Amino acid sequence: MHRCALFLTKRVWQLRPFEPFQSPNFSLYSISSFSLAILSTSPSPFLSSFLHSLSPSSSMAPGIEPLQRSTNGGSVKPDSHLSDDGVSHKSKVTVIGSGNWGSVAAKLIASNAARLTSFHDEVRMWVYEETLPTGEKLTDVINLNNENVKYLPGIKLGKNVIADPDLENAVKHANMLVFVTPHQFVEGICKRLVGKIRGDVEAISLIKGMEVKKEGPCMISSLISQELGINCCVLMGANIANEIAVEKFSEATVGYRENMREVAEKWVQLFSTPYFVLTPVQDVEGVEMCGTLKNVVALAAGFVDGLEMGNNTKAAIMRIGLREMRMISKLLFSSVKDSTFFESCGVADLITTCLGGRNRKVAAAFAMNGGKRSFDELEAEMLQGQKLQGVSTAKEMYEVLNHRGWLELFPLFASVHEICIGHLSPSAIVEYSERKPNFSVIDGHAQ
Ligand SMILES: NC(=O)c1ccc[n+]([C@@H]2O[C@H](COP(=O)([O-])OP(=O)(O)OC[C@H]3O[C@@H](n4cnc5c(N)ncnc54)[C@H](O)[C@@H]3O)[C@@H](O)[C@H]2O)c1
Ligand SMILES: O=P(O)(O)OC[C@H](O)CO
Repeated sequence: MHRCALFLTKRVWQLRPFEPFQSPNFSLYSISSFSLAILSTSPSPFLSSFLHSLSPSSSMAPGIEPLQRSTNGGSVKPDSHLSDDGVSHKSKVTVIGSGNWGSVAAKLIASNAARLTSFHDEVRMWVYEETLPTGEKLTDVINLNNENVKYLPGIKLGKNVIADPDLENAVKHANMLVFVTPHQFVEGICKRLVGKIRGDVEAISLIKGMEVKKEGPCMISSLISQELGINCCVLMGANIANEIAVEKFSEATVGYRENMREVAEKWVQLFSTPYFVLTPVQDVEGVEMCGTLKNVVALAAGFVDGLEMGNNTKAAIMRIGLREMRMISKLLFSSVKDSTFFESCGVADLITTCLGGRNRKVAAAFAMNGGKRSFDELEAEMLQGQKLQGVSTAKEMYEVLNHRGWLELFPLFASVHEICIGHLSPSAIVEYSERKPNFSVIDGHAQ
């Protein structure tokens, strides 16, 4: 019998009774009471600067404040953020990460930090230091040319972006931390930050990925919250970094927890530009699951492209993938809202990633090579230091689904991992007839 058919038959026989809510960790990541505590104990500077910034000129986009002209003709921000004792209450931002998206995030933030009175002009960007082929340090080159020549060549970041290879130094004055590294490095970074950050820090994660602990899946925003004891919003969306870098119109979604709307608005203000429009939604897990899981579907779309299966097949894979994304998200986190899947972080990110993302591109090359060249090899060759998130996320999700006895219910997610590790051929991505899940999920309940 064909190897794949053998596999499928085995799968059917392994079907187990469905026990969706038996895991003890459903409430593990619910930190709304913790968030409330942060809000009520946050020192007043953060909130006062935020309230101040809520009164922009009505003719301008929200949060965009007018620049004043200096005597030498340059533009300066009015300095109205001194308290009675003359201490500045401006928010200070550090970006932790300097890859392709990290550099674009720094550019967006720098343009607003330079204009808005509620933020310090200077934006620190922590750089995982490396030596370029020229023998120069990446950090030195960024600070000299105002350009990340390795991860975002040709784009000026803004003169107020300061690259810093010293993580502790980069964060020590910041009260707004933007996490934007590949997900596999976050835990190590958080451990290095324990005890090194200010007491009034707010965080946001732009990272699309997850960790799997023995207790179950741990989203990156939860990891950051748990390791550092801070509130963490998320920002996800249809955001291919190179397109935003050249200021093509895009949207994104900011996910926040209950009672954290004001904090979310502050993040929206920090990132918003006329070409980058953000919508806040109260659904951290929904937003983050969308951003994380779509990378697995993008691999499936890449296999379809690599095998030249055509547009209808690709659309089918995207539809099935979106359906599995929604089911998985709602089963793991019962608070996830259906409406979140219609925001930029949901269907829009799925579309853009399946059309033009790095996961799609490398998966297409993997399929074209018949699965004979590994993802690690192709990633190194095709992305020159940039990292895929989909292959590790597929593995992590497989572990979660297997642990709960749910593999049969999510054939596309299960197949993607098995193709990535060479247990199935890339063409198995469309072998669905025997693998159709026999249940539907309505409002988080399996039927
Ligand atoms: N690039 C995009 O278009 C895009 C868009 C939206 C979201 N994202 C997400 O943003 C996150 C970051 O992606 P990116 O595109 O900025 O990164 P990237 O893949 O372009 O770059 C990899 C980064 O990892 C760093 N790095 C390598 N080894 C490291 C280590 N041991 N410790 C710490 N850092 C190390 C490199 O210096 C580099 O900055 C990912 O989760 C990704 O899914 C990316
Ligand atoms: O290039 P990818 O596949 O990592 O995807 C990039 C972004 O997540 C698209 O929103």
